[in-house]
Amino acid sequence: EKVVFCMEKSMNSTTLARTKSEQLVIETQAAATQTSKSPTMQNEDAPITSESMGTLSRKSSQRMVVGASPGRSSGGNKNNTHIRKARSAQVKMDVEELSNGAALSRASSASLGLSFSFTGFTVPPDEITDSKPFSDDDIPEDIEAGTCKPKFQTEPTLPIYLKFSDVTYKVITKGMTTSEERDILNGITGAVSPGEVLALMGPSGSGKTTLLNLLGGRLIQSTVGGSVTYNDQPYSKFLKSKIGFVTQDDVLFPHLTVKETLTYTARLRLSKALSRQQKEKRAIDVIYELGLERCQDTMIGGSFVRGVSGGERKRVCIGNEIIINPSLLFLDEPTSGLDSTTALRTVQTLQNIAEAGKTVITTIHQPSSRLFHKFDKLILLGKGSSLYFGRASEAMAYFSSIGCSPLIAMNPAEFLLDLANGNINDISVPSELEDKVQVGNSETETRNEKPPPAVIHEYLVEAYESRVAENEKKKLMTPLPLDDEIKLKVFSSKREWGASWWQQYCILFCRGIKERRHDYFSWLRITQVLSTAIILGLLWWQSDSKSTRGRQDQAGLLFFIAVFWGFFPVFTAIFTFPQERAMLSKERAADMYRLSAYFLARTTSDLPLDLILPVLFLLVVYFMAGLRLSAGPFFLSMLTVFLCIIAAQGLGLAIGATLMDLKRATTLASVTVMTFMLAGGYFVKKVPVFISWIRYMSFNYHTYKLLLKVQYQDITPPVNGIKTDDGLWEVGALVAMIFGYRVLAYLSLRGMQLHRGA
Ligand SMILES: Nc1ncnc2c1ncn2[C@@H]1O[C@H](COP(=O)(O)OP(=O)(O)OP(=O)(O)O)[C@@H](O)[C@H]1O
Repeated sequence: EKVVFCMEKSMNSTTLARTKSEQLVIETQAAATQTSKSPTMQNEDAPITSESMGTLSRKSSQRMVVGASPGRSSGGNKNNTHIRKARSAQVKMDVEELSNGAALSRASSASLGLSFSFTGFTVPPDEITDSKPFSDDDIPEDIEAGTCKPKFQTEPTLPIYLKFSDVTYKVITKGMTTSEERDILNGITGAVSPGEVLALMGPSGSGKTTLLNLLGGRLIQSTVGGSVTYNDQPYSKFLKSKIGFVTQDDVLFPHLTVKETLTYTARLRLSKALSRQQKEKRAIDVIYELGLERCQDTMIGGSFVRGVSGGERKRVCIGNEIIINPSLLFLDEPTSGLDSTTALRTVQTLQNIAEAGKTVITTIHQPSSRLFHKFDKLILLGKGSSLYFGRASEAMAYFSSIGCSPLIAMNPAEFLLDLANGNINDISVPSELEDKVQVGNSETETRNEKPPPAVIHEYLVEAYESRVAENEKKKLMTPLPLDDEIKLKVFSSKREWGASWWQQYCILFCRGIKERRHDYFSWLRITQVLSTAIILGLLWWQSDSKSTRGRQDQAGLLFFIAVFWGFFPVFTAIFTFPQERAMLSKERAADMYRLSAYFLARTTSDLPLDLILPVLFLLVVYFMAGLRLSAGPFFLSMLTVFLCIIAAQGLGLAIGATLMDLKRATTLASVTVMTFMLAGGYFVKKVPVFISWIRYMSFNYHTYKLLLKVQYQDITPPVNGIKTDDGLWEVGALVAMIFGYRVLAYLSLRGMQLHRGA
């Protein structure tokens, strides 16, 4: 009844809506002509500034988008809102024609290769305190009309039409003894154009995230069936820099502030053509666009640090992606965990982004009815199969046409999810389904039950296949309103880095230092090292180095130093890569930087702390224990400890990067460190030949030998039975370990599978 009422209401408004639509057609065509003509105008008439081109483009883009989805509130007053909501079939036909024109216009402006300045909204610094901050509980009334804030305005990007047909995805799940193939997606078809927001809906586990990952090029292509094209071209690495992907989990550095997070992203991801100041300005623009100005200097926070709220964190994740002005934006549940008003505000932002000519695809769990009406297109998934694809506004009418309608007033999203789950409480089903139940029930002799969810699912899949799928597949054949040149631009293997290798290294190094700055002044760690040093100093207080027995005692201290500084760095370094795995996967999938720049920055940004602590340690131990009191031996001992630390770190990095699992990594590291310690030359001197090679792999052994040499180089007989020569061999072995372990770690990271399901 509700659907019928809506349709009637819609038909009553048709005349008005059509008039408006016709006006929009004219406006859009004018805008398209104007935009495509602009270069000629620029050459022949008057010089056109980038600002004026930006304005022209924005105007045309806004007009076009209004045309592309009349239900959208892209401006105007509240009185117009109900008119925009009235969606008659006729209006929609006009709109489809319009969207092609809009895309053509956008495409042509992009293809001109014109440079537009970023004209995002920035509040001047002196207005910051007065500006109305975005607050979850302080939402202006005009949100729905979309007039409360300026639109997110960015320069035009390459328009990307995404089409996918009969997409399938299988995984092989391995049990204890057997492995079985499981279909995750079964033949999904759809398309989304620039200027549109496509929502993927379905119950939990229906395959939304998998489909989103697949469309975003984040699953290994060989495991994917069917076809996915971007401007009629297959996926290419070039697209990585044109795609923004907001993952379901918020992957952010907890100790960076909101502003730092977005600024580093801008500096890494934005084009080399922009200056550092322009990139930083873009970060500020995004902060204002997303209403994050109030918390821009607050730390993101995590499990152990209190930071911004969940909604703000989600918006930072979105900001991290929209900052690059992507042509294609994917979002995995951007509204989960948000209250309905904040969710509405977030979706409004997505609309604004789409209105700027981007293609937006988002999964959504249970949208409110206001939110549902803001999507242009909808795919409803059930157990990996398509139950609906088409205009979101037509979904209710479609299900009613196949005999499924709500019996009471219901949020459309709730109705659709109930159907996809096979739950038909308060939903009427067609008589053929009821017949199936009666046949089934007569066999089991139970009556008056509803059809089981599997039967409903089967019915919905069949209905979709017979009524919608073929039609949609035919529509995919329609040629795109794009030049061949633009189409082919997408298919390029050339990557576009936002910064040079050296810039990437510097940015990542600074980011690493900032993220771990709290570690540098961790009093706990400093206390741990200093208290160990003091205990050692007291135990070996002014030890005797003149007698053989005294030297043997000192050798025990030197061996402990070699073990202590071999043990500590291994166990701190194994955390490095497994802890950052999610971030690394996310950032590498977006081609934010070269792995080598990250690797070097990550491994060197920890060095300052790792080298300050041993200095403190040695200063205490060396003088308390009364080791050789002159500058040479002191600094050589320090250098030896440094070499040991960096070699041990290398081992920790290699183990962590190879296993990428903290439990397994700590187990392997403890066995290795223990073996190296036992083979270190202190506990056992006469080792069987077949195992004696193991000591040469032990950094403890080489460090111990070097420390002995520094203290007793001219003393015979050798202390503790360890002969020392000029020490070059030991230094060479430690240097080889420093590089060897790191190369191993780097290669392991290179081979790391980045994505889930990959
Ligand atoms: N690599 C994989 N190995 C095994 N199972 C997988 C894999 N990828 C996806 N699945 C399974 O496929 C199904 C769909 O998963 P997906 O994450 O896409 O669902 P979803 O609709 O996004 O769910 P939610 O709304 O809960 O996030 C799930 O049952 C999931 O366990």
